[in-house]
Amino acid sequence: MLLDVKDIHKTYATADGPFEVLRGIGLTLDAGETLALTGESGSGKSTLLHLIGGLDTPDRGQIMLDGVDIAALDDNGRADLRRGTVGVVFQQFNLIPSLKVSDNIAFQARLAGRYDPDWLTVLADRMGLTPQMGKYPEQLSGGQQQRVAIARTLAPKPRLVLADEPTGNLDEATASVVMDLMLELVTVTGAGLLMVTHSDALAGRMQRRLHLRAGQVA
Ligand SMILES: Nc1ncnc2c1ncn2[C@@H]1O[C@H](COP(=O)(O)OP(=O)(O)OP(=O)(O)O)[C@@H](O)[C@H]1O
Repeated sequence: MLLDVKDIHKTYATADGPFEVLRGIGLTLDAGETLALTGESGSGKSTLLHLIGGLDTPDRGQIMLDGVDIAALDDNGRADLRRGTVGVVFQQFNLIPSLKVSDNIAFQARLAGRYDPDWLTVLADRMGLTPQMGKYPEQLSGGQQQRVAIARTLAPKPRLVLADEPTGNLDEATASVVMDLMLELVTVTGAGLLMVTHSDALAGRMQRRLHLRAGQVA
């Protein structure tokens, strides 16, 4: 099993006192599997994704990735995880304006020591970005920038791809194309995909669906 999440609890300190966002969440994901994470705004989806991506730590519970408990890793261990094993796609593209598209796509793979020019060529081709490789991010449309961001995430061939509304600000047709590519590339690399979405149509394209309600699996 690629990912095994057990009994995750997370409480935030707020002005009104402690607020328990996640109240005993569990989920599993195999390599090559796709899982949609749905739920109302505020139900804790992004919080859960952050914890699984090692961007924050749970108060209680276990997050096993390839048999390693990431909740027990120190900061360095979590940084290693973020560099190579787990790829995260956010709504904001966070492309580097001074780098060409090709170097943006290669950026994380180089950092992770997993730069593979042949794979980058395949990615660019499948994402329809080959003609854009020599351009800068500001010269691209929103949908093209989104595809660059996804290609960048997939470039190091992460074992697990976490995506938070990756197509949230794209029109339906572009979102569908981007989704096709992402699902195809995840299949090609054998990665697991966990994706937060508000869209029933997109959730329906994933193999399984997990619905959160007020910090618990509904
Ligand atoms: N750092 C924080 N400090 C305090 N409260 C927080 C913090 N981050 C999130 N929250 C609260 O935790 C709850 C869950 O937030 P989260 O972003 O995980 O929800 P979500 O399901 O992803 O929502 P959305 O669909 O709107 O993105 C919300 O009520 C939010 O206000």
